[in-house]
Parts: sequence; structure tokens; C-alpha cells
Amino acid sequence: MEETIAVLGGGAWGTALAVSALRGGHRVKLWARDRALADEISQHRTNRRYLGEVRLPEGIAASDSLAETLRDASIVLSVVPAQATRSVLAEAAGDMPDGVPVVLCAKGIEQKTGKLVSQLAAETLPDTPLAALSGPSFAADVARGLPTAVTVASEDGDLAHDLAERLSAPAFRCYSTDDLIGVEAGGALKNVLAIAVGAAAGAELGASARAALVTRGFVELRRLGVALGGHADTLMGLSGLGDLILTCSSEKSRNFTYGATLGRGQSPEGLKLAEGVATANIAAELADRYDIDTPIIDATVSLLEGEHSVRELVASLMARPVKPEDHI
Ligand SMILES: NC(=O)C1=CN([C@@H]2O[C@H](COP(=O)(O)OP(=O)(O)OC[C@H]3O[C@@H](n4cnc5c(N)ncnc54)[C@H](O)[C@@H]3O)[C@@H](O)[C@H]2O)C=CC1
Ligand SMILES: O=C(CO)COP(=O)(O)O
Repeated sequence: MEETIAVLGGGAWGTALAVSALRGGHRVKLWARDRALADEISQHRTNRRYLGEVRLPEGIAASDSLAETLRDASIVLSVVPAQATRSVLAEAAGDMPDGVPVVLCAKGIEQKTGKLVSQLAAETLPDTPLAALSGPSFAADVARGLPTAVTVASEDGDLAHDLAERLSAPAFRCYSTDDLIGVEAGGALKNVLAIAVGAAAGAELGASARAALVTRGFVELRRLGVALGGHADTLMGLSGLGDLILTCSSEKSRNFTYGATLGRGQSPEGLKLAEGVATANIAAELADRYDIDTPIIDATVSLLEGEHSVRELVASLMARPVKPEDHI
């Protein structure tokens, strides 16, 4: 059934999801706060700043007006960075159509509050049905029509299933779950670990170190994800293991690239958005609060704060007391 999907955010992921929705047979409106960007997307069918040379299909109605974008929408996708989501949803609240679900697509934890994106959205939009979409999906791949699979989560499992059907497209397969927290935790924490793994790659520590870091990092992701209220099984899925594999294995990941830049001893100034930078510190604080052991996340914070080099941090990880291999 054709419906109107409103996308809030004109960056790489917002534009790619708009393209996917269009391919799924829907009308698509997109809000970008920058009018020049909205015009470029609507009229020139490119988004050079965020998506490079990808040519967009015809039909994305982009605007810098939230009211215009949200009018007649039957699904709203929120695709601004995690740290900006609260303010954008607050600005949009007055124009949000009644009862229409908002699908949260950012991957992060709010620095100031330690809240997952759905938790901060519930404060801003208390009467709105909420869901999250997460999984292994580089914007450039999705915009080009390369296939992938993601998970749509809502505490209301029927809503999650319904949204997964409505958001699926020929090259975009959506699964569903009622484990909203698990899906959000997986998406947020893999970004922090991708910085760590990127740093090891940048410092040329070898493929064995990379595999060991991904595996032990995944244990930390599951420990903390479960402490936050997610299910361990969910974190074995697309938004957890799946996204961790993707982002820890490719320079196409901005988080991996951020870490690799630090690992090479270079300045990360001018790099694209890396959500893990904003999430690392609060993730480590949450781990402390729940008394969870997260040495790789802690080392990532130390690296980001410039306290130690990659080699020093790896040496201290290697010097930890020998213990049985726990899996969560
Ligand atoms: N790029 C990707 O491959 C994927 C990204 N994501 C997630 O989607 C979220 C957005 O990422 P991208 O679109 O890739 O980032 P981006 O950096 O390409 O674009 C971010 C967009 O948000 C806008 N923005 C930033 N602050 C804003 C504010 N305060 N108010 C209004 N607009 C604001 C920017 O102007 C830009 O249009 C992130 O949480 C990211 O982790 C999820 C899956 C894939
Ligand atoms: O979340 C992503 C892929 O699933 C995108 O990863 P980066 O934000 O590291 O580019």
C-alpha cells in the first residue's frame, strides 16, 4: 500500500532511507534544516556533502519545513544524530500527526542523560508510538540499492512487525522484534567498539588483534546491553553482532575510520560524524553504574581523551590478570 513516509534528517542515512522507501513504493518527504541541501536533494537529485556521487531517484520531496514534511505522514523516520534527536523531536512535536509511529534510526546514547534514543523520545513525544531501526547498513550501499537486512523494534511487537512490512523494500529486508532496548543498545555500542578496532588497524597491530578485539568487544556489548535491559539473544542478531561485523571490517565505517586515524597518530579533525565518539564516555559511565567490566570500552575512552596511545592501551589490556573465558 502506498503511504507517505516523512524522513527527518538530510544526512547520509536519512537520504538513503528516503531512497529505500521510494523503492518500496511510497511517497517520500524529507526534512533538512538547511534549505540549500533540501533544494539540492529535490531538484538536483544529489546529496554531495553526505552521500558523494550517488544519484538519487526522482520523487523525494525535500523541504526545510517540518510542518510541510510531517503533513499527511503515516510513518516518521527520525534520522538526525543521537545527540540532536531530543531537540529535533521537540521542534517537530507540534506538527507530529496524531498516533503516527516514529521510527528512531540514530545509533547512540544521549551524553547528558545516559538515555537510549527511544527513552529520550518517550519524554519528548509521550503519546507517540515509538520504534527503532538498526542493523548492518552503510548509507551508500542502501542508497545504491545493494541488499541488506535490518531489525525494526518496538515494545509493541505487532507494531514492530507491521512497520517491518511497511519499511521493507526490494533490497531492504526488515525483521522485527519487541526488544527495543536490545536493538538500540546493539546499534549504539558497536560504534564505540568500531573505534577501538579501527585504532588497532590504524596502529597496524594485525588481523589477529582485530579478531580478538571484535570478539572480546562483543562480550562487553552483550554485558552492557543486557544490563541496560536488552536480551542477550537480540544482541546476537543484526543490530549487535551483524552491525559489529560490518563496522569493524570496513574503512567505509566512519567510526572505524575515526579510530584508524587516531591509531595512525593523526588528527581526526574534519572527519565525518562518528557517533561512537559521543557515546563512548557515557557507555563507560553506565558500565560503572551497573558494575560491568568493559576494559575495551574504557580503553576507547582513554584513547579518545588522548590519555594514552593505542600501543599503551593494548599493552595494559594484555597485562590484565589471566581468567576463564567468559562469554557474557
Ligand atoms: N550513515 C550510515 O551509514 C548510517 C547511519 N546511521 C545513524 O544515523 C544517524 C544519522 O547519521 P547520518 O545521516 O549518517 O549522519 P550525517 O552526518 O550524514 O548527517 C546528519 C544530518 O543531521 C543533520 N543534523 C545534525 N545536527 C542537527 C540538528 N541539531 N538539527 C537538525 N539536523 C541536524 C545534519 O545537518 C545532517 O543533515 C546516526 O546516529 C548514525 O549512527 C545508521 C545506519 C547507517
Ligand atoms: O551504522 C552504520 C552501518 O550499519 C554506519 O556506520 P558508521 O556510522 O561507522 O559509518
